[in-house]
Amino acid sequence: MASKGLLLVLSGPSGVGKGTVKSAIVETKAFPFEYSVSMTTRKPRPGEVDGKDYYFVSVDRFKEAINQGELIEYNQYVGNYYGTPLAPVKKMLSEGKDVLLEIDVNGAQKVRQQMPDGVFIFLTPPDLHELKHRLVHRGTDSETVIQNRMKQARNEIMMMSDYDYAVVNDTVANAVSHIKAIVEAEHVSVKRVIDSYRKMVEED
Ligand SMILES: Nc1ncnc2c1ncn2[C@@H]1O[C@H](COP(=O)(O)OP(=O)(O)OP(=O)(O)O)[C@@H](O)[C@H]1O
Ligand SMILES: Nc1nc2c(ncn2[C@@H]2O[C@H](COP(=O)(O)O)[C@@H](O)[C@H]2O)c(=O)[nH]1
Repeated sequence: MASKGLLLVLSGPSGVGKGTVKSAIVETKAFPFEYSVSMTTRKPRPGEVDGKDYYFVSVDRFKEAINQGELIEYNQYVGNYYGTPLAPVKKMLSEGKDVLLEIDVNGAQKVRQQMPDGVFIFLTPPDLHELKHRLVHRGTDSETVIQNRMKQARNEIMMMSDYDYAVVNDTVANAVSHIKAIVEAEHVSVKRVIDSYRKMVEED
């Protein structure tokens, strides 16, 4: 029975390990999903690839995307724009593929308003000290940017209450295994399965 894919929204403070956990899901083949590549005006970090990690664009191009209604949501975060292109997400879901969005909490709130059937997962650090350690250890941001990201993190953690699930990223393996369990359970949730049966009964 063909049904729409699941929209999986993974968010949490910068540096908690969203990207690391996403890569581990791919490497361990924990479950299949398509990744929604965001658009950003941030400059690429060493090793980041345009079209794979992000679509790296100018501020003018980003504003054009906003005006043309190309984005499900967008947000300004620590001086740069970030947004989720709508068309690829809609296409992949209609093809029955699960789609993963890795976005900040403000973006997740906006997606929730438009796509309430999504599965919203908040990835949380064991504690704030460890979060700062991860941001510093990653070595990609200046001291000022790290301070701004930590300031944002305190507000973001309080927004966990808007999510369906909270997963502690203590070890990457634990986080992957919890997210896998959530996705498997969501696939057989009555809320989701009943839609397919409704269609079947209507067409009978
Ligand atoms: N469970 C973990 N234990 C220890 N270190 C971790 C863990 N998960 C991720 N890290 C490390 O924390 C740092 C931040 O991880 P990552 O870049 O994946 O975070 P992020 O949430 O995607 O950040 P951003 O939102 O800024 O893109 C990296 O150096 C990564 O190796
Ligand atoms: N609202 C959105 N937030 C996004 C999107 N893509 C990424 N992000 C989040 O931005 C911060 C910073 O990311 P970084 O790559 O510069 O470290 C982080 O929390 C991301 O999850 C998006 O499309 N919309």
